[in-house]
Amino acid sequence: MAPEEEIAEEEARVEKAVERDGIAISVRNLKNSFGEQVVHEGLNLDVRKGEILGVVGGSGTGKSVLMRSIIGLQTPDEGEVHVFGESMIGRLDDEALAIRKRWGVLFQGGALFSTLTVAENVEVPIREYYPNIGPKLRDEIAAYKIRMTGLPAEAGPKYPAELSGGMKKRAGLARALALDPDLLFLDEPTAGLDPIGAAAFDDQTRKLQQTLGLTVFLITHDLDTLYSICDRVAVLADRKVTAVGTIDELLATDHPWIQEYFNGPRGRAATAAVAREKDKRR
Ligand SMILES: Nc1ncnc2c1ncn2[C@@H]1O[C@H](COP(=O)(O)OP(=O)(O)OP(=O)(O)O)[C@@H](O)[C@H]1O
Repeated sequence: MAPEEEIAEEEARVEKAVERDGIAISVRNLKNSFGEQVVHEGLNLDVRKGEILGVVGGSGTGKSVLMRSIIGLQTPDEGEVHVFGESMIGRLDDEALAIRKRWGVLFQGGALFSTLTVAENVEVPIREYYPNIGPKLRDEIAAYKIRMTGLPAEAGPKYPAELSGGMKKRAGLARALALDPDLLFLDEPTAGLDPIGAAAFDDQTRKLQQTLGLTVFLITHDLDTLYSICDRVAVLADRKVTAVGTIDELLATDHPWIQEYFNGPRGRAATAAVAREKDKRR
């Protein structure tokens, strides 16, 4: 079989698997290294359509590098990444464009352009991907996205320096939602927020995920976020995804890091808090 035919056959096979299994992101045999440092090796992960997948792991285990590999900001040494059945590796920019429009990203710290207002920040992807949309409609879309994230309309003309940490995150979220994505990447969205602000942000994420039918890839160190809104959790350790499942499923494994993380004092406090919330709702 000619190499192009083999590639076409592999693509068709993955597409069928995506349809059959409802997989939004499939990562196979991923390897990433920086010089001598091997960050990932033989890493596999499936993210199901419509789930919030929490991604956890010790500092430096490569959570952000994994996200960057999926969204094409990091070219892996080896491996395959498919998003909605489309291979993302080695794709030319304009080939990957159609898929790129289907996701939004909230980078660590919000990554807003400091010289642009909140509304202008939200308009950046619209200008980039839909240059034919005129200024009036662009403004309307930006205003709608800003409100969707729970920010007041008055936040639109403000500059990032004039916003609180929580407002900056919401502004970044509004920008991530600008193109009506199917897939949302959130890199430590609640880092640096006070517990009330973090819980409010989690609620907003869940609400948006449910109303918009989003698939969410969520990197976090926040146990409360994992317990309260994640459907499943993937654990990065030893250069791989060592375990993936619900928190109960993870607790049934005997991996020392997982046990220490979820069964340590903070993990137990988060479990107790979730149980209290459930009781309140009954
Ligand atoms: N561009 C780069 N050049 C060299 N090394 C890098 C680069 N990007 C990441 N690394 C290294 O890869 C490793 C994984 O980084 P990454 O940011 O993915 O970790 P992380 O799990 O997200 O950590 P944290 O929880 O602290 O944010 C780190 O040791 C980091 O120094």
